[in-house]
Amino acid sequence: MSVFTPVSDAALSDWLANYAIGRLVELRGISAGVQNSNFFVTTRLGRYVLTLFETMPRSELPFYLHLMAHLARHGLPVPAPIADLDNEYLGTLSGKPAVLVRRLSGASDMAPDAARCRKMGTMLAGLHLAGQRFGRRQLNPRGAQWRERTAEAVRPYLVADEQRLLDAELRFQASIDVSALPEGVIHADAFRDNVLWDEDQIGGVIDFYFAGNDALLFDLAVTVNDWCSQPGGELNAERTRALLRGYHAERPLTAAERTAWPAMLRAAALRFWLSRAEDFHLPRSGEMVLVKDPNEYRDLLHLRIAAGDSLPWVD
Ligand SMILES: Nc1ncnc2c1ncn2[C@@H]1O[C@H](COP(=O)(O)OP(=O)(O)O)[C@@H](O)[C@H]1O
Ligand SMILES: N[C@@H](CCOP(=O)(O)O)C(=O)O
Repeated sequence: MSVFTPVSDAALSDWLANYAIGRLVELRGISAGVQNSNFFVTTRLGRYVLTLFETMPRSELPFYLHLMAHLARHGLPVPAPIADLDNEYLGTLSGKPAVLVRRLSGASDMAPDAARCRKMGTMLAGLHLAGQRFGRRQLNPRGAQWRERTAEAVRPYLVADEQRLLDAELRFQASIDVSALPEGVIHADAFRDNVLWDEDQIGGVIDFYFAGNDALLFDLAVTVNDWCSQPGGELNAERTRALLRGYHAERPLTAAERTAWPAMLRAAALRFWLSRAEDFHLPRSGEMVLVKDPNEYRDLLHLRIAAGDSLPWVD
């Protein structure tokens, strides 16, 4: 359940008086997602999603909202934020920073075929290309520094084998030179449940609240680990190649990216092992957290290490 902070019809109606989208018709809590309180809002003029930010610092929010506005302006199906009559995206509702965004159509597909993986590759490249001209910069909030900090926090809760795996992987990742990799704004959490399909088109890419500047290849690795892993965790070669080809056709991958691919798949697996382990062992108090299985990503990391260089690539 993702409604941590309730919003009444009366409070929302008052709030909407400062918007141009018409009176409130319906307000409904959304029972998915784990970070923020989300509601479907219907007004006389359209359908929207209201998000109340539960934990993110207000000062970081303009980066995400302006990024979504920027990407939407470039024709990508991302939730464009709605400005109020004072021309502000970010307001305050029930004491929390709040934003209204456009509601996008479609539903997630948790078993995408190769054709859909290819479309996702095309979409990710589009996000990266449009992101190159985004005027703001904010480091990936779950990048290298966060990795070190979080590893230190969760290490005491891991068993000896896991600690060895973690220590060795941190050393390995610290030895990788990422300076030759193309950089830009990445979504950083483009999992299957954050992409909505409308017939066979992508109707929406949502949940930009982990976005930041980092290696573009890292985003591709996050996406491939989620979209293209088989039930045992190994990569499905057909779907991986399809996703990479869709991407490569729009933003050609470089030789440096080819070299770094196995290490990036490992970095992406480590990132989600760590965040899930943190949610599991150190849940934030008072928050209703849907904890995802950390072992899934620990095991994925083992598999990517064991695969060495023999991982599917675009060729
Ligand atoms: N702009 C949107 N258009 C359509 N559905 C949305 C939109 N934003 C969120 N949703 C729905 O709300 C759910 C939770 O949103 P999400 O951003 O994943 O929450 P959280 O930030 O808490 O993880 C999504 O799974 C999706 O069904
Ligand atoms: N994709 C992450 C969890 C992030 O949660 P979201 O609901 O904000 O997408 C994972 O699988 O660990």
